[in-house]
Amino acid sequence: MEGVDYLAPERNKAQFDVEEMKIVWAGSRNAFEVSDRISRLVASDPAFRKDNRAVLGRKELFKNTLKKAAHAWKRIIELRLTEEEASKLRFYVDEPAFTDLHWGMFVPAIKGQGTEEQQQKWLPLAYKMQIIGCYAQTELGHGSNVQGLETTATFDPQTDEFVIHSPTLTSSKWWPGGLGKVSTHAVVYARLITDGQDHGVHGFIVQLRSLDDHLPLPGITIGDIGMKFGNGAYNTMDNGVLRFDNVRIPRNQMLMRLVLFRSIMVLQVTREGKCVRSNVPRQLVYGTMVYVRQSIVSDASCALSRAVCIATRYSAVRRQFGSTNGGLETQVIDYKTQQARLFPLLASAYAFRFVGEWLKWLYMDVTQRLQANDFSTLPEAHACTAGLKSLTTSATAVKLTSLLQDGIEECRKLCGGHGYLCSSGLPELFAVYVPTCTYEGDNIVLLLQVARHLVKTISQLGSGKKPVGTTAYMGRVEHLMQCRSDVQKAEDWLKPNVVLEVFEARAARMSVACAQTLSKFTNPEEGFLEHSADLVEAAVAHCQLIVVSKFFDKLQQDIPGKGVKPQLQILCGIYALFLLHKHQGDFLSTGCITPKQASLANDQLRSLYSQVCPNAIALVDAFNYTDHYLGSVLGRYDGNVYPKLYEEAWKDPLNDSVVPAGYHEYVRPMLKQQLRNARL
Ligand SMILES: Cc1cc2nc3c(=O)[nH]c(=O)nc-3n(C[C@H](O)[C@H](O)[C@H](O)COP(=O)(O)OP(=O)(O)OC[C@H]3O[C@@H](n4cnc5c(N)ncnc54)[C@H](O)[C@@H]3O)c2cc1C
Repeated sequence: MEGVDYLAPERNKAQFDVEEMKIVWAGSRNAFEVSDRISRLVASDPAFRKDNRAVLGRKELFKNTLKKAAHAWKRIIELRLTEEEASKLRFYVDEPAFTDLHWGMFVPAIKGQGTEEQQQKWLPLAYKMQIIGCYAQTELGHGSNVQGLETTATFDPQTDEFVIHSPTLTSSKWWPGGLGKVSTHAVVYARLITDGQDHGVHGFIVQLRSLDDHLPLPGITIGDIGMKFGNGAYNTMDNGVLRFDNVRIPRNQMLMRLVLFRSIMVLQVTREGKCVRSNVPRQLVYGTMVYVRQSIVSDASCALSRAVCIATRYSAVRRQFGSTNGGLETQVIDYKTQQARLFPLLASAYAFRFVGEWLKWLYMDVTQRLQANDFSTLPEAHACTAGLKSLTTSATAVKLTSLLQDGIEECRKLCGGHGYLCSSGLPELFAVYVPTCTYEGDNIVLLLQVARHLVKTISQLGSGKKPVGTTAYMGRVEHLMQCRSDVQKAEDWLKPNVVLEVFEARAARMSVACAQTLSKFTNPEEGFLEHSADLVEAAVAHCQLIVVSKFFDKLQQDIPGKGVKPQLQILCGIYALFLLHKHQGDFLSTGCITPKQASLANDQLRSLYSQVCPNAIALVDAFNYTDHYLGSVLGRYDGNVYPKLYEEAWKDPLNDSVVPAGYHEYVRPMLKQQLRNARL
């Protein structure tokens, strides 16, 4: 029945003010209002329909994406949306598209790495979308190892130009989003060669296609790399392949303010072809990285909260077993096993939201320090964002190691068989989200960078160098190496200082153990390679500590609204104690806690699950997602799942005819034992 709220009884159980929680989730009242207004705008516009994506063929799907992107741009101009509103609109359109790379990578690359003149020339064109750009770094042969890129940019002093060339098949650019069919320009990363000397990888603005007829410019071979994982999903994006055959660009199209962030040199090329060191400190490059990665962490909380919202609502609708005397069966949300799988994910969504919020602050802090020529916190900020990107995307998408959750997939399983239907929204969400673990730095490669930073921090402790930021706890390493938790009853695990100390002790002990092992090697690099699996575990422990401590920090703030803070305290407890329970091997083997204390933590965790259960629906309502954005029959706000699932099935193109195409050629001859005569 339309208009009936089947989840109303669940909503009525809430012990807190949902409207106030919506504001906490959004970050501020203003952020909530913008987000709410724009999400409704998108949901009410039929041009942004997305429920048919999974059944569209690639060409149709892609054309549809182009249409939506054009419509979105039209609305942004007509409504004179601010940058914040425009970016929200693209977010709620919820379809990977070339515009993501244009706004998310091309524009920031020019802003961050271009000189004043380059910015003045290119940014106005990009802001008006008179040119469309992408970010062409990865090649067929190299991704993670940026220093291994093969594309060359050779300076020709005669003509004052760079010659961009792809010398081998493996040097073909491969993967850049928006490149395959749409972008007119790219920031291309290539080895800078002057006077026969290789100066490492640098960025260049290269025009790829004619602005008149969209044909590739001479010397450029360009196309799409083909279908990717899942139906619909990331196939709306034209990830591309690109080869250069001696393509010439003016010297002033080398991005000369900063080099690529993972490169080490900062150079400018003069008219005479001389390479000079730029006066811009090379640490500045970390600033861009902090920016991009903090937005990925925010996206992780969005993707996870979306899956959790679907699984929670459906778990309250779904009933299995337990009926007595013909009464109602048990809601699956009431099963303790369902709670032990679902509620840690709910808590993780909130935890990632708050750590993402903190990362926004960190980016501002880094930017301000850079302006004051203070680079002291940059390496730590860089390691911290790399680790959090890895931790949050893995927990949301896939099991990185046996250590991390795989949130969206777990939510699919929490929805039983129906979760596997495209109409649940979960398969596509998973397929779209899963590459986040690879792009912007492979998650394992990033965790190894974090581990390197941790080992370095420990090795510098003796020299009196004070660890800063999220590694500050290492300054108390002597205490952390020998402290013992004094938990005696389950409720002791609710005390923030008790929880924080065991997380700090675990992280410190694992890092110190790694550092001690490495110090036994005459060649530390050899030791690093040999023990990289343990190093990754130490990095995970450190990153989990950051998330837990930022959740506690959030609770220190003034949070208005009836019952809001107590709910967040419950969620914070679930997040921390779930990790403690899951990784109890670490906590026990490092001697941070006793088996009895581990068991008490588990008792407390079970009690917290019971406390959060009546509030679960309201806690996912606080995400304030429209049904359009959720794109899930199982996660509908009104809980009217079964009639809608039934309706959806009939919309499948296979049900357009009662007798399927192919029946007469293939099925009937089989049934009639006439296959031998059939024309197959
Ligand atoms: C959907 C999608 C969109 C993308 N968009 C863009 C884009 O717009 N622009 C662009 O330039 N690129 C893009 N990429 C490419 C992406 O950035 C790279 O795929 C990524 O950096 C990983 O590099 P790789 O593919 O070389 O993986 P590899 O490095 O080859 O990884 C293969 C395996 O080796 C492991 N490994 C690698 N090095 C180490 C090491 N040192 N120690 C231990 N293990 C290691 C990895 O963990 C992984 O398991 C995109 C990729 C995807 C999937």
